Amino acid sequence: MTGDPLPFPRERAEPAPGAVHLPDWLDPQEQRDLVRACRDWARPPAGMRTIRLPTGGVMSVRTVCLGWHWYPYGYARTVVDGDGAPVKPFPPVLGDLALRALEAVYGPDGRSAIAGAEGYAPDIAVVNHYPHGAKMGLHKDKEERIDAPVVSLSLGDSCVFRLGNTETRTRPWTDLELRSGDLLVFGGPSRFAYHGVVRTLPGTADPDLGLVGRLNITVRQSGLVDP
Ligand SMILES: O=C(O)CCC(=O)C(=O)O
Ligand SMILES: [Fe+2]
Repeated sequence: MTGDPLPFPRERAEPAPGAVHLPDWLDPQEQRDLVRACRDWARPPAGMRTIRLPTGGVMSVRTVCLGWHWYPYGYARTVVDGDGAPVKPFPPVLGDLALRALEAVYGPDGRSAIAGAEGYAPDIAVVNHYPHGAKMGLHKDKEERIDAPVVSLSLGDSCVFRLGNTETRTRPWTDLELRSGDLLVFGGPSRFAYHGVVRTLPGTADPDLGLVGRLNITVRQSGLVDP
C-alpha cells in the first residue's frame, strides 16, 4: 500500500492529441491566490449563479464568468440569464497564466502545430464551483468562434474528468484524475472534444486552501467582437 488509494498516474500525460495534463502545475501559494480571487469574482453583481438549461434542468455547479458571460447557449456582455449586470472584466492575471500554460504544455516550438496557440489572446474565464455531489455532463465548449485552446485549472477537491472524442458522447474516452493545482489544456484536434466531470472526490482538498468542494477555471478565447 502506498497510502494513495487511486491508481491514476501523476505524470505529464497526453490523453488525446492536443490535450495535455500537467499535474501540480500551480504551487500552493498560487492556488491560494486563485481561490481568493475566485471569491472576489463570485460576489454580486454579475456574481456566481446557478444556470438553468432550456430543458428545464438546473446545473449542479455554480458559475461566474469573466470577460464574456456564458449562458446556454451563447455569450453576452451582461448576465442575460441572471441579474442583468455587466460581466466582470477578464483579468490580465488569468491571461498571463493561460499564456504560461500553453508554453508549459506545448513548448515554444510545439505551439505552431496547435491552432490558435500562437497569438493566443484569451478573453473569457468561466469559473465553476462544484459543491459535494456536483458534476458536469459531457459537452463541447462550442460557443467560442475560434479554435484556440482551452486552458483548465483545478483547485480544491479532486475530480474524475472525462475526456471524450469529438464525434460522439460515447466511448472512446479517457478518465483523468484532476487534483488541485493541475493544468489541463485541450487544443488542436481535441479542442472540440466532448468532456465532463463524472464526480468530485469530497474531502480530498488540502484544508489549508479553505475551500469546500472544487473550483475549476477555464480560460478561453472567444473570437467574438462587440456588436
Ligand atoms: O470542471 C471542469 O474541469 C470542466 C469545466 C467545463 O468543462 C466547462 O466549464 O465547460
Ligand atoms: Fe467544458
